[in-house]
Amino acid sequence: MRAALMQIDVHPDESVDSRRSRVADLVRAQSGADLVVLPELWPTGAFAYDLWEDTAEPLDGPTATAMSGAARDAGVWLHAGSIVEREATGPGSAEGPGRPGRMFNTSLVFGPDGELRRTYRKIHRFGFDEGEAVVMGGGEQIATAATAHGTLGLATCYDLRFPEQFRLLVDAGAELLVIPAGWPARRREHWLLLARARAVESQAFVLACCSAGTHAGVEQAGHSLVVDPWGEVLAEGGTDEEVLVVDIDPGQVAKVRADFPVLRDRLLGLPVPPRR
Ligand SMILES: NC(=O)CCC(=O)C(=O)O
Repeated sequence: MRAALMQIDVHPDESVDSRRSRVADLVRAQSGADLVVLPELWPTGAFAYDLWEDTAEPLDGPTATAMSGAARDAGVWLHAGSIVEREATGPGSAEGPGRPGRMFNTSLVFGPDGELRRTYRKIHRFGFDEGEAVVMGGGEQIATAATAHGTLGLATCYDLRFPEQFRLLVDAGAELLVIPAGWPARRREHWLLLARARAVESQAFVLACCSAGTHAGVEQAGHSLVVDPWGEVLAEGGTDEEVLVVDIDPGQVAKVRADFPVLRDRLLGLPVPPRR
């Protein structure tokens, strides 16, 4: 299968509307690919907290609509990165009717027919006591997406630091771990190391797609990468906007897991000792 990771430059001088239509055209241009991947929160920027309240959108909002059309026109599976989702509210909602719903950092996966097949609300919110950690709600469920090319395991940016989430994804059948990100350049070495670690420990492909450029004063890491289930880096981007096109064999996952069956040796069900 052919994967195309689109390392979008999220530049503050470009409006959300014009970036949305530019990215839709870029997705359309990937019609030879099987799976296209976009970064985390590319419409606004993963650190542009000030924009989120005004640009939050529902799951049938302008970004989802544009990405659905682009996936259908290109005939590709599209992991459209993530958007600031505004939760729908209604008479039964916790927020109450007429009140704005909570915001989530939500990933969207579309099929080649343009249908929204899976959503994933980021579980681990970044910022400690600021930014996303305060402003966004947290997801409560891991998510996988069955595609014609294998099962995707969905995780977003900061999730990459939490191996226990990836263990759950492996147990749920994930073969291709797809990780959109807005990771800062300052911690690029962590990004590269953790992406390889997740591939090796999961014996799965990692497709990690970061944004480029600088927004909200935070220089982005770029260096999107594809790692195979043996931990080899098949392709790695630079720091500018680019499309990383990689041919991969999803059958390699089963082969590596059979030839070197470490997942079978996990010590499941051991009692947790009391703290001393
Ligand atoms: N957007 C993010 O989740 C940033 C994560 C990050 O900067 C880090 O883990 O380091």
